[in-house]
Amino acid sequence: MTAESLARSEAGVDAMRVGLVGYGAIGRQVVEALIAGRVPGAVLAGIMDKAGAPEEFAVADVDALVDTADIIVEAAGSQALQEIAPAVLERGGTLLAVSTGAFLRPAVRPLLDHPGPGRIILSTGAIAGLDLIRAARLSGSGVRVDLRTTKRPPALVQPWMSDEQRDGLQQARPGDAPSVVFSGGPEQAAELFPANLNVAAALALAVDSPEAVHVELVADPNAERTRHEVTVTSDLGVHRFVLENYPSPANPATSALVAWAVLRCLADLGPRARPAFR
Ligand SMILES: NC(=O)C1=CN([C@@H]2O[C@H](COP(=O)(O)OP(=O)(O)OC[C@H]3O[C@@H](n4cnc5c(N)ncnc54)[C@H](O)[C@@H]3O)[C@@H](O)[C@H]2O)C=CC1
Ligand SMILES: O=C([O-])CC(=O)C(=O)O
Repeated sequence: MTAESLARSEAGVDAMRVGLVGYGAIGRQVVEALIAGRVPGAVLAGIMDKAGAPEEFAVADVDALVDTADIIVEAAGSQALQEIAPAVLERGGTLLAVSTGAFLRPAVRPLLDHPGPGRIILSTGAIAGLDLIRAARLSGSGVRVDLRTTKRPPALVQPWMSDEQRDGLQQARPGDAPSVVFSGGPEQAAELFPANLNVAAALALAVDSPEAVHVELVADPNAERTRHEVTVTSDLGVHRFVLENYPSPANPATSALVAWAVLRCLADLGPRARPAFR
């Protein structure tokens, strides 16, 4: 009996089989929780990671993963999402995506309206309040969203930065002043900081208008937590959410909350789902 079929028989014949793309900080947390039975009725079916995955779960390509799983979790980055999403949709799979920034790329955004047979679900990731933003958008009032994200400087280093910029972020020490490293729209934010500002893309997709979202990214050497301050202004009110997330111990750029947002979504979709807030 394989590890998957054993887990499946323990979880019940109707168990939801979860395939994973990306066995990094988020992926490992998801795997650990699935194996520990933290999502009733869900089992791990396979893992695809270009850097390798545990032998008993390793799957070579996305086609094989869609064939063995009821839902595919993408936790591998925007480029990986862009590569796998068309195949998942065309083969009738369900894709739960965390790298929401990819959907602001002109080549990827149309996949949100793909006729199927597959479908895409966007993870709420590291933030909250997307339900409220969508309600405000539906009300027809002009919605404006301001995001101010603060992270520890080394988590913000990017390959395109100059040596001076990179050294400045890597060598910042507690007591040094915070600095704004980006101010602008969510599309540019997602391109320049692909593993840092998926939250900006999530806000832009919730409000369905990148122009209505302004993003500021702050490097703060004194930050103990990743902070996302979201201000939503509409005819329904002024709503502020402040999230102070502990970073994942495995990746300081990623909040520990993200894996649990994925697992919560799997629980909502699984065979043992109970009435959920929607
Ligand atoms: N929506 C949200 O709020 C958030 C989204 N994210 C997204 O999640 C992604 C993953 O985050 P972490 O787990 O912290 O990153 P990580 O760097 O720890 O792990 C990524 C894993 O994906 C694998 N990978 C990369 N390209 C691949 C490909 N083409 N095919 C298969 N595997 C591939 C890597 O080998 C690595 O093991 C980030 O790149 C970011 O886009 C991260 C944080 C918050
Ligand atoms: O994990 C977080 O707090 C946010 C993040 O990296 C992203 O939005 O890409």
